[in-house]
Amino acid sequence: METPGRSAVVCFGEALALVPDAAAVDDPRAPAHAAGAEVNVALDLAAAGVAVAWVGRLGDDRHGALVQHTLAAAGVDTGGIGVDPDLPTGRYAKSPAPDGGTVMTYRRSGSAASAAGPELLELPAVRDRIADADWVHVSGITAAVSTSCAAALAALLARPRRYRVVFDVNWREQMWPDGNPAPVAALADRADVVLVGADEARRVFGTDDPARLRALLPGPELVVVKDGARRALAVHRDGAVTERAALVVDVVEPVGAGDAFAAGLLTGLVRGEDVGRCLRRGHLGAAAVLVVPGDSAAPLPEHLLDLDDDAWATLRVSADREAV
Ligand SMILES: Nc1ncnc2c1ncn2[C@@H]1O[C@H](COP(=O)(O)OP(=O)(O)OP(=O)(O)O)[C@@H](O)[C@H]1O
Ligand SMILES: O=C(O)C(=O)C[C@H](O)[C@H](O)CO
Repeated sequence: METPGRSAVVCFGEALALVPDAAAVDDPRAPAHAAGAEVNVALDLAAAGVAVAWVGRLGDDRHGALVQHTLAAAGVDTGGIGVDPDLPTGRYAKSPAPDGGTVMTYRRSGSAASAAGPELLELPAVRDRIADADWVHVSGITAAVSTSCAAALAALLARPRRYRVVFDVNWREQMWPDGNPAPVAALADRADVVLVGADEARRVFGTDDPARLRALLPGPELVVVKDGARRALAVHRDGAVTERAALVVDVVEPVGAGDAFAAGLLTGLVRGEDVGRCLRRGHLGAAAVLVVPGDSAAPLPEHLLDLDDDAWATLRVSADREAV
């Protein structure tokens, strides 16, 4: 039972304004949507009915106001947001890459979010929300945003702590000039639940083999490996593996699917569901985002979670959000 007025989950990270194209990243007045991995997770959690807060710093500008308004309109608790009078909100654009993937163009260096550090977590509005939460959601992106953000992330992961932490590895190659993933790997081991794509796992941990990953990550209670269109599996502390097939999806644009997966999984964890159902929630959330161009989307119908394995594995989610 969630207590009214408190957030079961607190998300911390950098909010970004998602602008229409790479040329617009230099335009502080460009039309935009709210984005940033942890903002996407907060929006997806709120859409699923989970009480959630997003905490962090925004610029005192059009894009900061847009992020704050979008979060509030979605029902996310925005009382732990600080506004920086001098520094801007970061921006990013996504464009199709020749290989069929997506290129991200960022303008986030020197952003309001990047100036935040461990002191943010001591502000009463932030500290009290975290003290009341069962879960904190963070990602490896924050370790690359700035030294002070990395310190805040480390502080959130320090033990002892009352809340549990979901850590989405979210390796962003272009944000790590030295290409060394060791800091992200070390932070991941301090979390309770780690989420990692199979490709990211090979890059950051040198393997996507469940048993080898477990040996490298002895700390978390669950290590969840997402293998794209194929499946996701959760490796438990004793080495047992829970696996669930992904859905068949007519992908429109992939960015944000990992965040929606995280939000789906967290929704199940908050509700105390078994890990298999949590993985299915992850896939269902991801499918909803994969069939829209934006970074977040309204959830698909919950009853789909109850399909038997055969019906689930052949369920097709198309670009009109039809699940057949
Ligand atoms: N082609 C696909 N078909 C069906 N489901 C998919 C496909 N690609 C991704 N998914 C779903 O999306 C989830 C997340 O995928 P992935 O790990 O590739 O995202 P990500 O790279 O972390 O995304 P993000 O840009 O949000 O960080 C998968 O676990 C799966 O549920
Ligand atoms: O890449 C980032 O740092 C972002 O936060 C932008 C996107 O919203 C994010 O990648 C989606 O997961």
